[in-house]
Amino acid sequence: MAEKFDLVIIGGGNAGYIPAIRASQLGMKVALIEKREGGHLGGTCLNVGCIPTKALLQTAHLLHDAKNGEEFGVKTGEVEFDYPQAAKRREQVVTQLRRGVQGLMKKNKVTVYNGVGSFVEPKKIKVENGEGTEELEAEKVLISTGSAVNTLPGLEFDGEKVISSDDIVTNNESYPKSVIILGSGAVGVEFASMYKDFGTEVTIVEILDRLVPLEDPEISEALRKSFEKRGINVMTGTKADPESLEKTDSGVKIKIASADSGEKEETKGEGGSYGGEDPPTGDADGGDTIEAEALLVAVGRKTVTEDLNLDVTDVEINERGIIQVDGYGQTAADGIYAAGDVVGGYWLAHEAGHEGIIAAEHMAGEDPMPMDRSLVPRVTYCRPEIASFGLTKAQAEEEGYEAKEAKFPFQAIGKALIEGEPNGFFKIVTDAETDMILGMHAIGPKVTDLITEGVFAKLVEGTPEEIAMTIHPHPSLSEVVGEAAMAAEGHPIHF
Ligand SMILES: Cc1cc2nc3c(=O)[nH]c(=O)nc-3n(C[C@H](O)[C@H](O)[C@H](O)COP(=O)(O)OP(=O)(O)OC[C@H]3O[C@@H](n4cnc5c(N)ncnc54)[C@H](O)[C@@H]3O)c2cc1C
Ligand SMILES: NC(=O)c1ccc[n+]([C@@H]2O[C@H](COP(=O)([O-])OP(=O)(O)OC[C@H]3O[C@@H](n4cnc5c(N)ncnc54)[C@H](O)[C@@H]3O)[C@@H](O)[C@H]2O)c1
Repeated sequence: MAEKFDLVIIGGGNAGYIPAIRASQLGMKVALIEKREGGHLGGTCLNVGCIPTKALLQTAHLLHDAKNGEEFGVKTGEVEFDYPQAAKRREQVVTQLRRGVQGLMKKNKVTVYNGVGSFVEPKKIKVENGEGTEELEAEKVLISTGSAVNTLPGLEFDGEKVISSDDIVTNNESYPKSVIILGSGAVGVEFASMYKDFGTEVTIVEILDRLVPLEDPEISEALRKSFEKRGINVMTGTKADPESLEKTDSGVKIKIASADSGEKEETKGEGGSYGGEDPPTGDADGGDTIEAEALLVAVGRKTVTEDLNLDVTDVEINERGIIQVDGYGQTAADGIYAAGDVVGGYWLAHEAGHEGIIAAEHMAGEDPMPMDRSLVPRVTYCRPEIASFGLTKAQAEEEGYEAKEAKFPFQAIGKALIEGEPNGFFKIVTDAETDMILGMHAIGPKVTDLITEGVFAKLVEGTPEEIAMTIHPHPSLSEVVGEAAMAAEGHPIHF
């Protein structure tokens, strides 16, 4: 007999385990199915994404600080980098958090199944693993099967010379001494920053005309300046020709050319920050050849839906593999919801968890606020960090707003000087007519933390005037938010 649940969730990442907790809090009997080897919950983020990446970036940060301590009066002698130890610590952090999530499932009485989940019927789910098959009956189903690494035809991952983010965060032995990074989205620039601090020679090849092309153009420019100052070789408006890839004894060689030359052709990329739009690519006719020990392909990810047997349901999925949902995560099939990377958007962990909570509350009969992507903070942990939400001035104008923007530099913030990171800025975009906040865009120290104040202000329909009235502690980096708000009101104090 199939065991009955109020909710069966397929996929144990942020969009799965977080709503499992919320649904249980709301009195639902919940099953969570995860196929990852070892049954590890936490999905991409905990196992091969946010957490291991940031653990390695923390090592990179410390290494940079240790090498540059003299300016602060700290002499360390010759600084040595022990990569296997950094990898060990990365793994310890991941293991501890995995245990934490398992503990939370137990505490919230969520029944966890290790295996591949698929639909037998719209409300009947099969779990298959090496030991056999079980069937579960569900009142409601949440699909949260997430995304996986993706590449271009001709650049198949081999784990050594042509690598993905998964390969980097699971390598316990070594790292390349030179690397070509294809793509300058979050994955590309975070690993570029990390590798540079590790002492690797880094070349970024980005097909569009600027780094982090989805951010405010001034952020792209500030990042380019900073990266070039650090000795990272930045090649924007440049394409690499996958067909020209040559694996040599020491690594890879690939031909590059201006992105304007040659025929444009479609990539197989299914989303990433493009949310379904195709980034352009093409052959590099003529052009130079560049070489390195490894080629990191960071051109976006693809959704994971292939095991689900969605054909027996009315769930609609677009040609990019994105499941179509409304603001509460409801698919076209009655009682079947979806959340996280699999429904598109910005493909971020906190967005995934939030969408999952909305879905859980909605199916439990609560009245949650529907998903509003203009309130999703986008955060990139390269050095300098980048954070933003909502619209840029140009995007706001395209949407018909009479937009204005105000900017305040970290250079005039005492704490930024104290921390030795005086570059970057915090920008606020507002509607000139109503003073409504439309977006914020920042590059500089700890902006991934600072952005939350702006998101909260927008959530409660606050204005720059109210942020300016908020007393910010001194000296603190948060003063940049207060000053940017005063600048939006026309009266910054320290600049
Ligand atoms: C290198 C890297 C760094 C990142 N850093 C950040 C960051 O700093 N901040 C941030 O916000 N985001 C970051 N992200 C993005 C973030 O990891 C994802 O947005 C987030 O993991 C999405 O959560 P999800 O639950 O939708 O999907 P996933 O985390 O992909 O989880 C889906 C889970 O479903 C399982 N699954 C799939 N199919 C089945 C099936 N049929 N049966 C059972 N189980 C199944 C998978 O094994 C997986 O565990 C990063 C991503 C990468 C690759
Ligand atoms: N800190 C974070 O929040 C974080 C970190 C890592 C990943 N992520 C998420 O993971 C997802 C995947 O990230 P990503 O960086 O792989 O993808 P992305 O879609 O964000 O960026 C891909 C980049 O590759 C470029 N590109 C595409 N085809 C190319 C080609 N043929 N040659 C050269 N450049 C090419 C694109 O123009 C784009 O700039 C993102 O949606 C992101 O939100 C988030």
